[in-house]
Amino acid sequence: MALYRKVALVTGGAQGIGRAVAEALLKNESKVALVDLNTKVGEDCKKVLDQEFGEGNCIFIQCDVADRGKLKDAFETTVEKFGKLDIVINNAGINNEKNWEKTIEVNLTSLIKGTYLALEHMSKEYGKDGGVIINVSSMAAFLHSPHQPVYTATKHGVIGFSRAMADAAEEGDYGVRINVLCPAFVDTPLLQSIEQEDNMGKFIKYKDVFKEKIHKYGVLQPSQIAEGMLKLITDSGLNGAVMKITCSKGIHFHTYEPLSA
Ligand SMILES: NC(=O)C1=CN([C@@H]2O[C@H](COP(=O)(O)OP(=O)(O)OC[C@H]3O[C@@H](n4cnc5c(N)ncnc54)[C@H](O)[C@@H]3O)[C@@H](O)[C@H]2O)C=CC1
Ligand SMILES: CCCCC/C=C\C=C\C(=O)C/C=C\C/C=C\CCCC(=O)O
Repeated sequence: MALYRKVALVTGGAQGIGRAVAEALLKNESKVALVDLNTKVGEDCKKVLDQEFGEGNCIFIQCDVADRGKLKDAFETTVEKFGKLDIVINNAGINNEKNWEKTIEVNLTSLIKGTYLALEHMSKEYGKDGGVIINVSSMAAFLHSPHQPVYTATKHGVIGFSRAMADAAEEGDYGVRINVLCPAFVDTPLLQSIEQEDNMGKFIKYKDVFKEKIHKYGVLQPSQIAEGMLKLITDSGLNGAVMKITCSKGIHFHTYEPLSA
């Protein structure tokens, strides 16, 4: 898929990985809807992106992805503004082991809602022209992090759901590809959550263990994640792909053994 004049919706698009992805899409002349909970950060982000890429290419929509009605409206507003939808990045995510129900709601339930809404706007099943969905997981899905059980569970769930839906899309001829991105540690405000008792709950006592892990594995820049994201979007041969990005190996793919009979 070429990015020129494509329309993308990015949840959690106002900062961190989502913002870097939005920038990369705008650089490639796509139109972008930044869908984010945080009004101040979202408006500031739009202002900067307008200065860099010109007004009219990017909109900010304040929305809690956990609010089904607001998320539905965000999709509709994007299509009303830009006329269509081609790319959906379900990226919004939190790290909260204390309010772990919220973590499941934002990281997994809302991503599932975002995927179904994306299909309503892009799938041939609904008479639309096709597109691509990228769901953001984490390298946490491949580790057994004893200090982050619910975050880890949601990121495992993202992979399972997305690969099953990728198969459904292929079998049902939706014209939509669904891929997964799994970054290791990235230099964004989310990383600071490991210092907060409000986020970590009883696991806060392991914050030094986390810091050692971060030191051991290194920290990626959001622009490196955006580079991987663009490959997942543009490579039309990729469906059900699980891309990993780490400091040691860079951009690479998880391989799955074929099931034996
Ligand atoms: N930073 C890291 O080390 C890694 C992050 N990830 C994943 O990447 C994704 C993005 O993370 P970062 O950019 O690091 O986080 P971040 O905290 O820097 O940015 C997340 C954005 O999502 C927004 N957001 C949070 N809850 C929301 C909600 N309910 N509705 C709408 N927007 C909401 C925030 O306002 C923020 O703008 C997340 O899914 C995260 O789990 C994956 C691997 C590593
Ligand atoms: C593990 C504590 C993280 C706390 C939450 C904040 C940020 C989230 C980060 C992630 O999602 C990434 C989590 C784990 C992966 C880290 C490194 C794996 C690298 C493996 C390798 O390089 O081979």
